[in-house]
Amino acid sequence: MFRILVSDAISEEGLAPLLNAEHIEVVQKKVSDVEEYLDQFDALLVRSATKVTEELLAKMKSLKIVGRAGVGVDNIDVDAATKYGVVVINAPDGNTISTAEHTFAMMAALVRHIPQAHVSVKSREWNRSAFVGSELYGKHLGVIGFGRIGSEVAKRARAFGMKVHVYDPFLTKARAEKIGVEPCTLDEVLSVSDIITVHTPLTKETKGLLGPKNLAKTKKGVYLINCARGGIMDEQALVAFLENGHVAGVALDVFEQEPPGDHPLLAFDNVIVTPHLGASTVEAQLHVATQVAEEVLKFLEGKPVTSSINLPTLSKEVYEKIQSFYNLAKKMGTVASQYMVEPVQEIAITYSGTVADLETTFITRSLLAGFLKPRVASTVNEVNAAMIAKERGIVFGEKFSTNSEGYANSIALTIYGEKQTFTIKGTHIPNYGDRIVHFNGFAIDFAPEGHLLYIQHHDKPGMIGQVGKILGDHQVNIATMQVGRQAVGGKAIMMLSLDKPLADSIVEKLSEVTDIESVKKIEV
Ligand SMILES: NC(=O)C1=CN([C@@H]2O[C@H](COP(=O)(O)OP(=O)(O)OC[C@H]3O[C@@H](n4cnc5c(N)ncnc54)[C@H](O)[C@@H]3O)[C@@H](O)[C@H]2O)C=CC1
Ligand SMILES: O=C(O)CCC(=O)C(=O)O
Repeated sequence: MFRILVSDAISEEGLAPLLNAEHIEVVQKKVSDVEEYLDQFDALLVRSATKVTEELLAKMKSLKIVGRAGVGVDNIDVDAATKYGVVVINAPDGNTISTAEHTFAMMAALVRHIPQAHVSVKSREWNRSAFVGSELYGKHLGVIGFGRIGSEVAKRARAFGMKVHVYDPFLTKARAEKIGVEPCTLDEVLSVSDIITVHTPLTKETKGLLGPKNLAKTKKGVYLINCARGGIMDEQALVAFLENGHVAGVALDVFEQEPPGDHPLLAFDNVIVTPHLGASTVEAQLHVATQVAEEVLKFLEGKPVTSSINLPTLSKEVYEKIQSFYNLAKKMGTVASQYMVEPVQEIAITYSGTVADLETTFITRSLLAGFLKPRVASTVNEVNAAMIAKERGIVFGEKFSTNSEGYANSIALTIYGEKQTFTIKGTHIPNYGDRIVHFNGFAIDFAPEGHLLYIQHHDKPGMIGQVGKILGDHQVNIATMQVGRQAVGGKAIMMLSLDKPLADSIVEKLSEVTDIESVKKIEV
């Protein structure tokens, strides 16, 4: 049974996939109403009201996924979520059309003074000359940020006969050509546009993008629209440029602080505002809720999600192809970590054969998660494994080879520790399972599963008997035993699979046997 907290107002109809699932309990309450049992939720669904802070994440100890029913994740501390191994997903395109339409509604309202005229008529005035506007037709529209919403706004602008100028440093030539726009520099957009609308995320680079310096580059009489995020337009600079008459009008759906309180911008007649309504349509709310509910359900059922912010995104088809290697890699990481009980500096991974052609990023993360799990107290999984490895000074890298030395596929690791270097190679055999085929320089063949016991010894008659006797004396049953040696009479290893975990006292007894060099328990 999974428990999901829906802490903001999210379309009930959109939540249907979760509400109808048998193994899921959905609790629709504010965080403050469930303080005492925050640690019992597996998933958290929010819009923008709930602030998913590090403090909240620390309290939600069972949390596995946060779903944002919308685009912007600035109310979620994604780094902290990554640190806690919590997947963050959003609904990237469910509200695109609504927000593009809202932007257009704001544009028309702004240049035709509709809100002001509305208030005037409602006040029983009839002042037609006070509200003379301008046409959109033939005007130059600057679109800053040409992603989903920016490009939908541009389409509508063209239908209105506007000339569209686009600035987006990440817009590829191919995409620009496909949509039929000519990308410009920021300065070009600023200097040529009669109306400028922003559609970027709020980042270090976009914060204050329309500040005093760039506003000074705009045409006198420019109209500005922000239906993206408060702060992309510097609010103090807007006040200054409205006061000096350079900016003819501003339309804002978003503010640096929401609600904005008694903000000086609200005092201007030529500033029109809405309370973050871009996505507030029945359709958008149904789409984003459905998208996020379906993704959360998939995730809780162990299927890949496609709209993750902090995990590599995987399609179902890719996931199905990598799943076996993903499992093998995790087991190999777990085995290697318990063998190398010492600080590790580097993990070099070589993917060979069929696995080398797959999306290995996810496989590598799985391997790292398996490796780190026995070493770290906190949750470690594919979400945070790379981050934790980095924090611990473990460098990792992937290599690809066409030479899989007789195996259809293989994953080989070389792990560089402070005292030793360890190698391990595994392969996945369809309809048979995972096998470790090289271990610490020995050719061997065992399944990386269950309670394993590794013994390194000198190759002498009677060694197997001595080990068997000690285990038998302690009622430990051996399920399987694989042996390997480098040369007759040289170094040799045994890998035993036991029916139950081994007590440390038995490990000590085995270590005392003459000609046994080392004994290690490995739990997979
Ligand atoms: N008012 C509302 O209710 C809503 C607001 N939004 C906001 O609208 C904004 C855009 O959303 P989408 O189009 O869905 O996002 P998107 O990710 O599809 O597009 C963002 C675009 O901004 C571009 N960009 C990034 N840094 C830039 C920079 N320094 N200068 C210029 N362009 C830059 C990116 O290359 C990308 O093409 C986001 O801030 C989102 O949070 C989204 C939905 C509803
Ligand atoms: O209405 C909402 O949930 C806010 C939508 C929004 O700003 C977004 O999706 O980024």
